[in-house]
Amino acid sequence: MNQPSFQQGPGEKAASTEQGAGAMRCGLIAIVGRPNVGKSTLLNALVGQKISITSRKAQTTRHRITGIRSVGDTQYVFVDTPGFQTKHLSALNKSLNKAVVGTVGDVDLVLFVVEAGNFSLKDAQVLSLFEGRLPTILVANKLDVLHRRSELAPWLKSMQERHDFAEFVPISAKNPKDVAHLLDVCRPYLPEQDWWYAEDELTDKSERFLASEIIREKLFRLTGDELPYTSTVLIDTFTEEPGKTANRMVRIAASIVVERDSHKAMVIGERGERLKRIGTEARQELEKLLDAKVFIELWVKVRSGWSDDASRLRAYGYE
Ligand SMILES: Nc1nc2c(ncn2[C@@H]2O[C@H](COP(=O)(O)OP(=O)(O)OP(=O)(O)O)[C@@H](O)[C@H]2O)c(=O)[nH]1
Repeated sequence: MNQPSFQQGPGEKAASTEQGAGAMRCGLIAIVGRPNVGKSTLLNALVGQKISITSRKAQTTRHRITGIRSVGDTQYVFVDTPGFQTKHLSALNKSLNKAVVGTVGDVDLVLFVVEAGNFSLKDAQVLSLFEGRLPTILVANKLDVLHRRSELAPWLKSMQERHDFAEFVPISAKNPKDVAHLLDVCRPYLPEQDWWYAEDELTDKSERFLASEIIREKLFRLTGDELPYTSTVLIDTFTEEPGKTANRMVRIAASIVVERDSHKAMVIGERGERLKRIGTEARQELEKLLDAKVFIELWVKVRSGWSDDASRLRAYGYE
């Protein structure tokens, strides 16, 4: 195994055996890691800001957001996974874990994201899911908040001993140069083949799904760590109405499903302030994303114990 470096392995090989100039590359990349290491931030940065959803293909697997980035001759198709859950093993968590394994199984490359200088038991648990099966790049994120830079090299070395990583890429997902570098490092791992998507496509998720993910993201961000991960968002109706002007108009009714009355109160907040903010922030983001005027109606429902009930899970769209 080589010394940890920013560029090694297939990166070098591809440079020296470069034939077939002009060949297109396209492949699937899974972004994997324990909660809060920066996977979503990284995905957004990798995919870039230009949002245009041109495909309305329905997707059945709830946990596969694919962001697409096309640069030069290469199309990177990213698969995000839900935060890998290790706290409780309820039926829901088992199903989520299965989704992680399912996602990782059919990709060309895994980006295993950790916090630079940090490797906990939870990171190890995630890593053990795809041990040795696929080329895996260690993305040591949040480099900007690493206090002692001198400890990075010994830490990378210890990571190298832990797993046969294909590359080691210390980055800050918030630094565009680092993100561009990571794309370059990923490129040689993607097979030479035609692109699957049009150049301007960023995601093949249905808009309905995106709406639920965005509301969910606001829900968890605005409730902090207080709200259990078992809470979910269901889109009750998603209707497009003919607008009076040329603009699209989308009306969304969604239910936030929580397990307890106390969680419901937490989501609603004092005088409904928090729920209002979740709705407002989700609406603003969706208006940009869908290029439409958006109306959102949010309800909070209590479904006690739903995350442990396998048949209910199926009804909610989990496997
Ligand atoms: N300083 C710094 N903060 C970062 C960086 N990347 C992500 N963060 C922050 O880390 C927090 C978690 O980031 P997320 O992208 O939500 O993490 P995640 O891995 O998707 O989390 P889950 O959805 O819980 O699995 C957020 O507050 C981000 O702003 C980074 O490079 N530097």
